Amino acid sequence: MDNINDLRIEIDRINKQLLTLLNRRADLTLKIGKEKQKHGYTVHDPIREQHILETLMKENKGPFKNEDITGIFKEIFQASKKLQKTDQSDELLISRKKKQSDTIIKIKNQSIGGSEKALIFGPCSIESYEQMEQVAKKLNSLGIKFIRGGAFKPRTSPYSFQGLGIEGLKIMGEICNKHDLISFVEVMDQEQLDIACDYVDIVQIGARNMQNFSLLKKVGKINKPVFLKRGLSATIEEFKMSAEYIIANGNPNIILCERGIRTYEQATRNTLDLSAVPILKNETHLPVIVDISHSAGRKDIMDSLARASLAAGADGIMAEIHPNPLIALSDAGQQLDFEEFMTLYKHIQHY
Ligand SMILES: O=C(O)C(=O)C[C@]1(C(=O)O)C=C[C@@H](O)C=C1
Repeated sequence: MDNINDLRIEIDRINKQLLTLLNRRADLTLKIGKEKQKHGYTVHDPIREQHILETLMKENKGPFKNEDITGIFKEIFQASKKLQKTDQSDELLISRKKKQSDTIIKIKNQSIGGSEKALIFGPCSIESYEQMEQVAKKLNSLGIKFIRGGAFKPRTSPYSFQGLGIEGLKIMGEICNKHDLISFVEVMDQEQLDIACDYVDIVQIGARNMQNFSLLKKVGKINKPVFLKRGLSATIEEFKMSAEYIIANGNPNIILCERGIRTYEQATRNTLDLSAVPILKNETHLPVIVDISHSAGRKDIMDSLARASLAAGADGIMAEIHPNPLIALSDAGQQLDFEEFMTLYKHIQHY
């Protein structure tokens, strides 16, 4: 037993040395990571890893077999890359590490991202002045300041209603002026963006355009807040990178929107990724809103999703409402009528 104890003491000593060496190595990989970021190189460098492994295998005199040494070093590479990625992520302009305080979007005496939860309601598509007037009156009666509505609709089928276009923007502009509301409208390209800026308060980049990098660069240069929706199959990392495109081009007024992601689940239109909410709140300083209509694609669970989103730390909720969903020109099945809307509103109003 004495012998074992002596050997263990020697192992403990070596462990300490290994620990020091591993962390010295990690410090060097962090420095390499910073250089890579500066030059736009990717973290993973398989050729370098292969070179290291081949050198070690030539040098290896055992008793560890080459495959064991390779396994150990592959773990070290993994840990190094994780460290480099986290460090690079912390350097992003959207990162909470870069700016600790919450970004609060201030617009027309209202704010998004502060202590108040932002409630954003409106139809899927702007269909007529009368329709928008009815929605605006309803919102006004409840003191809700944010209204949504699509003028350019990214429909799956080219034969589906594509939105009223400029006519829709004009209606939204007039309605907001008359009822003192703040509008959210999606644009899909540069041309629409140029026109929309004359009528719209907050420009939305939809899920399908989350990685339209030239459009992201363009909205990075406008003087209006941008509402960025998470792409259908985008990871949280990719979502953050898209926001980084906007802020890096000069526009810090970004609102992130979780709207569900595509999974194998068929019970909902998309799977609401609620964990994205606290992750985005922790890792970025930007406000986070949850779109409960597009994630669920069904009305019966919207109250629960709204409350769950706010409980998870969301800065607000977006949902689709319509004075008469039965005759809606798009997404008829997921828009709430005013009665259903009131039920939802009562559930979340005091959050
Ligand atoms: O040499 C690099 O490029 C590094 O980033 C360091 C390192 C390593 O840990 O040795 C890490 C990741 C790369 O895939 C290759 C090697």
